[in-house]
Amino acid sequence: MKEVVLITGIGKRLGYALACDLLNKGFGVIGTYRSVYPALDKLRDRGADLYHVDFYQQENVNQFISQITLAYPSLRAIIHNASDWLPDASKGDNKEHSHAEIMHKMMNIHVAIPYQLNLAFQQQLEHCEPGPADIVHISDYVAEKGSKKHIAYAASKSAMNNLTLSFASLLAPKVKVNSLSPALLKFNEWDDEAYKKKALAKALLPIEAGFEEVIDAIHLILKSNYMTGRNLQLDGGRHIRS
Ligand SMILES: NC(=O)C1=CN([C@@H]2O[C@H](COP(=O)(O)OP(=O)(O)OC[C@H]3O[C@@H](n4cnc5c(N)ncnc54)[C@H](OP(=O)(O)O)[C@@H]3O)[C@@H](O)[C@H]2O)C=CC1
Ligand SMILES: Nc1nc2c(c(=O)[nH]1)N=C([C@H](O)[C@@H](O)CO)CN2
Repeated sequence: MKEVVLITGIGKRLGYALACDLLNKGFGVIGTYRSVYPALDKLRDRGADLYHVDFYQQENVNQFISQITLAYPSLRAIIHNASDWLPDASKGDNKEHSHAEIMHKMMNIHVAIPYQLNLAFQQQLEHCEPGPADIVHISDYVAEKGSKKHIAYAASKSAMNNLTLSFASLLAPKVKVNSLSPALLKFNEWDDEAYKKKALAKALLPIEAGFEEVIDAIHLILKSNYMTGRNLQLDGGRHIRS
């Protein structure tokens, strides 16, 4: 019987890379996606079970919970990867979202969704044999430092790290719960050279870590039988540098 891992936000970048890695290593993969990407068909062809879920639509979330509850009696792990990285619209800017909307979205995707899925799938995680199962919250270095340009995002990632403490206590010993807090993994295609230079200079190790850094850390957590309630900071020494 394959060990099944649920990954949120599987359509691109880290979520997609992690899904490919776990499939390569013989895991079963359940994934949620919001936007449709051609790469999703590659995951389906390899047996991934994909669900179209916009976590900002509660009815989507409720339906997803019902579907997984019916289809999966046990889960090896849940990886909370889905994330929106919205800047705080400053005064006068052409605001796509109000400040209230930005904070609501950030708290929704990084806190309310992991909270709901962890409680909804608690039994499936506890039924994992031989156990223990895992929950991994993918957070961010700025959760401990703050961010003047992503205030709501950083606050929500800090709250996500608090979920790790509460769920580690609630679910032990059948389920381990940990956070991963990367700093710079991968730029986006819209990042210009000036931004990249400034971002790289913030860490003692001035590199894009790459998604493998997180994937390797997830396997370390899955293999551990003694780490729970902790936050692995994958930040290139940024906590010293800046
Ligand atoms: N990249 C980096 O350098 C760093 C990343 N991190 C964290 O690592 C994780 C992965 O990062 P990365 O791959 O760059 O993230 P991306 O922003 O590139 O991808 C996030 C994924 O989450 C999905 N998502 C966002 N909002 C929703 C929603 N409302 N409903 C459903 N799905 C949603 C996106 O879907 P869609 O494609 O539709 O937008 C996308 O697939 C994130 O948690 C991020 O905060 C932390 C530090 C650095
Ligand atoms: N959901 C996301 N969160 C974050 C991203 C991202 O692309 N999506 N990127 C970062 C990096 O620190 C950024 O500087 C590199 O573009 C942080 N969080």
